[in-house]
Amino acid sequence: MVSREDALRLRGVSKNYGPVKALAGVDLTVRNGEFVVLLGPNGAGKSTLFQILSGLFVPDAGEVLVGGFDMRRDPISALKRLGIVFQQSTLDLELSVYANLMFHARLHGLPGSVARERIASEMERFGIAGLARETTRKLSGGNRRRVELARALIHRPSFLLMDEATVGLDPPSRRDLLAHVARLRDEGQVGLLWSTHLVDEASEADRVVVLHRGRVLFDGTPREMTAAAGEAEFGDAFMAMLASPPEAGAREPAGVAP
Ligand SMILES: Nc1ncnc2c1ncn2[C@@H]1O[C@H](COP(=O)(O)OP(=O)(O)OP(=O)(O)O)[C@@H](O)[C@H]1O
Repeated sequence: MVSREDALRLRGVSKNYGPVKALAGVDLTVRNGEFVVLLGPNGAGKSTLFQILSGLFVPDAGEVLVGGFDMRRDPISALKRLGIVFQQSTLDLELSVYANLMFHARLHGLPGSVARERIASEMERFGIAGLARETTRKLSGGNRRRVELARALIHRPSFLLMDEATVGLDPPSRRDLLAHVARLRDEGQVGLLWSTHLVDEASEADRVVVLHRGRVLFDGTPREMTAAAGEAEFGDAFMAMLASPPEAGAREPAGVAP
């Protein structure tokens, strides 16, 4: 049964580094079963946002709820509901695939029988069951990403954050990873936020959020974004939006309930 709870809800999130406004009142919602792509050029504030989402930074203002739990008031419950695939691989390359997954399951306090059952089902889901005993170093980049995705889901998060997860992958592996993520979305158990600067990766998304200089410039479907920018192609719409960003408040976020 799909929960009606938002997987992620940000309201008015701000963060300054001295005089630099890295995030200036960011509102963002990802619902269960929703695949949202976050697009932003360098310096947009994505790293700052992800450090806040992963509990490394506390925002100067605003509210962050993961699976309905407030990151400030109840960080343990919020972080339990968070899965992350980092831009840089964090697998232990000397361990087997199975040992990497079991380590994560143990960190989350899963009992052995539950851990074994979940590891088996996640490896099956991502087509890596035959690699369980393989040393992780021997895996291709695409298979390492599948292991990381499996690992991020073992503790059954309600929100999955994927930070530039296709960096370093060849085009077939990128497509494969995106297809897995689209299937996860279709299963409706988790809300996904996929950060990228590659506009073609937004085509499968339910919504696109454009972050620029710490502000959300656009929030809506890829089709709505193309139409709003008056362009024929999505990539051109993104470039046009960055070239002449709308004034704060001038553009109503589309496709999102207040
Ligand atoms: N520790 C810091 N001290 C001062 N300014 C910072 C610091 N970290 C980030 N900034 C500034 O805050 C803004 C947002 O940076 P952030 O790294 O979050 O953006 P980003 O979208 O992740 O960019 P990139 O893709 O280049 O990493 C930028 O103007 C950046 O220069």
